[in-house]
Amino acid sequence: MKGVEVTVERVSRSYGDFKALNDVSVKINKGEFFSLLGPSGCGKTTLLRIIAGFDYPDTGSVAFDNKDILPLPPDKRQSNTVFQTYALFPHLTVYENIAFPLRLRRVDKQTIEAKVMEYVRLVQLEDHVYKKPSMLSGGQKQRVAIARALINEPSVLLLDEPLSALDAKLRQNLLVELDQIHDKVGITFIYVTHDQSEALSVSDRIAVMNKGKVLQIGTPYEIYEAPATRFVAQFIGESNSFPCKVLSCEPFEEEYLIRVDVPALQGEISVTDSQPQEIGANLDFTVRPEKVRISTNPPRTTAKELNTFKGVVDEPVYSGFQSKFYVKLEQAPSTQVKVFKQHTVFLEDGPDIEWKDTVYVSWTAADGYLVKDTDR
Ligand SMILES: Nc1ncnc2c1ncn2[C@@H]1O[C@H](COP(=O)(O)OP(=O)(O)OP(=O)(O)O)[C@@H](O)[C@H]1O
Repeated sequence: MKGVEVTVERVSRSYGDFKALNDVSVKINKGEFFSLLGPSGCGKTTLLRIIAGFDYPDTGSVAFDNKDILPLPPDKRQSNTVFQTYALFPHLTVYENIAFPLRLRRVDKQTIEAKVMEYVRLVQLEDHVYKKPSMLSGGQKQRVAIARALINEPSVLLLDEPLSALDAKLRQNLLVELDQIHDKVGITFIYVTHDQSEALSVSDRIAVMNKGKVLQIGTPYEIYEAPATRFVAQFIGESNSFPCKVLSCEPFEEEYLIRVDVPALQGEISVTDSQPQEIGANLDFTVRPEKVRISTNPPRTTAKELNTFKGVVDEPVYSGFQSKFYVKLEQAPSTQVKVFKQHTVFLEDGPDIEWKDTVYVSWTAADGYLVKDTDR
């Protein structure tokens, strides 16, 4: 495996009284595609700049393969950065832009030519080699920047929101290409983004950040299916989240079946969890909208692992491949439960559900989860 292991330990960085990074620790594996994900201002770029050597932490350490890199200037760190704003030389061609780092190192002409063409092929710019940046699309410019950042064969590529200046469709295409480039070069990628769908689709692992802290590190599946805190549950994907209080907790099929009181639902529900929960604990209950079933007839089973609420469709929203329904509950009219229904499944399920229909929303105890409300 190429690349290096990047270890960030207990890093803090303040600007005046403001803590941009607060005791951040992250270990990024060799060759991993690792994303720093969080809302604007959470400290992602500050952390990337510290790894790159453009900024310095007040406390803490950063190591590549266990070697302290903080004393080293950016150009001695085996890392290279791709910025949001391509930062190309406008007067140079694609070829000359990509060749630039090699010319700085006085590499011989023949080697330069072979390497530039290798990287031109990697980013699929064969037809644009002699164009100037002003003749390229945004996506093509960013590919030049990626090739230029890779040509010196760094061990870590740092990407600071590289796709954010592009339109949605192009972003998606370039993201797939970036993933393929990562597979081919095999080095460590650290990717900063505020876009959760980007991070979920390409990362080996993700660190979710908020207010200068890392809240959770995990695979996309872990982050989505088992968010550690209320913030993570709400920031990644969409969710129905309500504060709740634990009423009982009993062993159930190698897990625990937990009854909780949910004031917003004016009722009690069941949740299964691999961890026991303390009676009386105040937690947050979350269920993803795609895990909630919606039907005009009551569900056939009344098992206590199934949570069912009667309500009225307050707002159906058609969005192409799926519909969203906001269901106002009969027993708690100020609460809406959000439901996503894919149309392929929906059509098999029977008649269309429309505005003002009386419906039943239900989910199993295994579909919901409890999180500690540590963000509030
Ligand atoms: N040089 C600086 N001086 C003062 N405050 C700064 C400086 N650099 C960053 N900050 C502040 O630190 C916080 C974190 O900034 P950072 O750029 O790391 O956030 P981010 O998560 O990358 O956000 P964005 O997605 O908007 O770039 C922000 O509130 C920002 O205003």
